[in-house]
Amino acid sequence: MARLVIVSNRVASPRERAAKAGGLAVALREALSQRGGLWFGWSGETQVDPPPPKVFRSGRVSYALQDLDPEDQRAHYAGYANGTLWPLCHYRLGLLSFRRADWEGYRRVNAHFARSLLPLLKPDDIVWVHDYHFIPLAAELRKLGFEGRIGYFHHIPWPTPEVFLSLPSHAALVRDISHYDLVGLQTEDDVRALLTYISSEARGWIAPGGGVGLKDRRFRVVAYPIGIDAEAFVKDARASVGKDEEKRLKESLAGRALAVGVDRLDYSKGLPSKFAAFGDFLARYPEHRSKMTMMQIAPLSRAEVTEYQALRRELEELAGAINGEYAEFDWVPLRYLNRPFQRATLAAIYRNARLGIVTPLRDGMNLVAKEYVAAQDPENPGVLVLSRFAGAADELTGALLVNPYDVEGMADAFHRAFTMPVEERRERWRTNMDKVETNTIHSWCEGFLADLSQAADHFG
Ligand SMILES: O=P(O)(O)OC[C@H]1O[C@H](O[C@H]2O[C@H](CO)[C@@H](O)[C@H](O)[C@H]2O)[C@H](O)[C@@H](O)[C@@H]1O
Ligand SMILES: O=c1ccn([C@@H]2O[C@H](COP(=O)(O)OP(=O)(O)O)[C@@H](O)[C@H]2O)c(=O)[nH]1
Repeated sequence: MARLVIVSNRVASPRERAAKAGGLAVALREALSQRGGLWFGWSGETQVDPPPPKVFRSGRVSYALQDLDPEDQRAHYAGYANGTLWPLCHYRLGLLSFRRADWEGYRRVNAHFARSLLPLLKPDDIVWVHDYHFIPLAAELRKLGFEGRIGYFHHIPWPTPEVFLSLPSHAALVRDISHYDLVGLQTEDDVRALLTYISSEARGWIAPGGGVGLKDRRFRVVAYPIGIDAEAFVKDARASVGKDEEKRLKESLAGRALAVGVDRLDYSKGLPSKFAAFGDFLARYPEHRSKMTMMQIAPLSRAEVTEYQALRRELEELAGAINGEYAEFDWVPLRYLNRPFQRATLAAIYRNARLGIVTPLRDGMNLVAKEYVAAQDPENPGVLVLSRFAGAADELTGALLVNPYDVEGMADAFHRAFTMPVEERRERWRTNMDKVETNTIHSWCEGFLADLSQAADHFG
């Protein structure tokens, strides 16, 4: 079997102890630990004139971690990746900033990564590049002469052509995409959006099964909805029963029901509307006051980007206002935590939560939604309230689907979830769990890699 080489900005290296608050790193760790291979990415460090990557091995996986020049790293990560592409792909044109210097820094980092990766590659390696930080990587590797198979998975939404055309560098980016053999997206809507752009704007042609011809390049664009390691999550959740952490949680709730949200502190996650909906729920359904507690875990993210700093201040104010208005001397309605937790702790919290609230304004997939489902007690499962704009909504049709722009509608859904009879909860949970158990991180990985292995044969 050909060796698998994974490239991603974030690498969950065994040297890092902290909980990883990001679906991509969590998912890739699961994928690579099964099959082994090389994981190449940013070390998290910056220095002027960075040396070649540090390479080390742990179990079946080798790691190669590249330091970056500080100004390049800023332009790449905070600048073009998270200041331009992230808002664009999440349909937030009002937050998009485009600077040529960032675009150039983004390309420099991609060229640098390609130069550092090339000496580590063997001709028959399968290279799998992840996410919007590295769209030009295949083009850079091809320039250096690498002819092997290269796949790309885009973890965030792909916007419709109307939105994508706002990006000044749209044409160059899609030319870059064409240097991959296989392009994976999260949902069929994402695939439709990219293919429509290619046929209508880039004058490419589309064949059945997602085959694409663009100038002299041939590749495929296919949806591979990412999943979780369902079995491991079920095990963690079961194992948490009766343990110290669970006891502490239950004691602190003093018999009250729990609603939980777990999201990076990111404007795509719809946290202000979620808080507003919770406030509206307490205002219009006073019978629930003092009987339930909401816990929002929101680890800090991308704090160097201005919009994230502003969001943090806004949420502190909103949380303070809700607690100021509704708290009793023995009850605080909203517990708001800005630090990350390990998976085992999250599993215990999910299992004890009568309600899981996942209401992003846009999300590529949202693994938290799937983890919440996997952690439930089948006899007495909680209810998932899920944004229709999360990729996960395509599969998790047993959730109460909501429009995150409709604050009152979300509050009504919280009420419905809290008062839902156990039979309906079980039925909805079963529908969701079937999907979570069938489409796992392992089947996602196998599906993508099987198609990538055959990619060269696709056009005969
Ligand atoms: O690396 P950060 O800047 O700290 O951000 C964390 C990750 O956020 C995004 O995750 C996405 O991937 C998930 C798994 O496919 C998906 O469920 C979620 O909807 C996406 O938002 C980002 O795409 C990653 O690159 C980041 O590492
Ligand atoms: O304190 C935390 C918060 C989140 N996560 C994990 O981070 C991932 C978040 O992925 P998701 O797809 O929901 O969103 P993303 O952050 O990637 O946009 C999930 O696996 C969570 O379990 C974690 O390990 N600790």
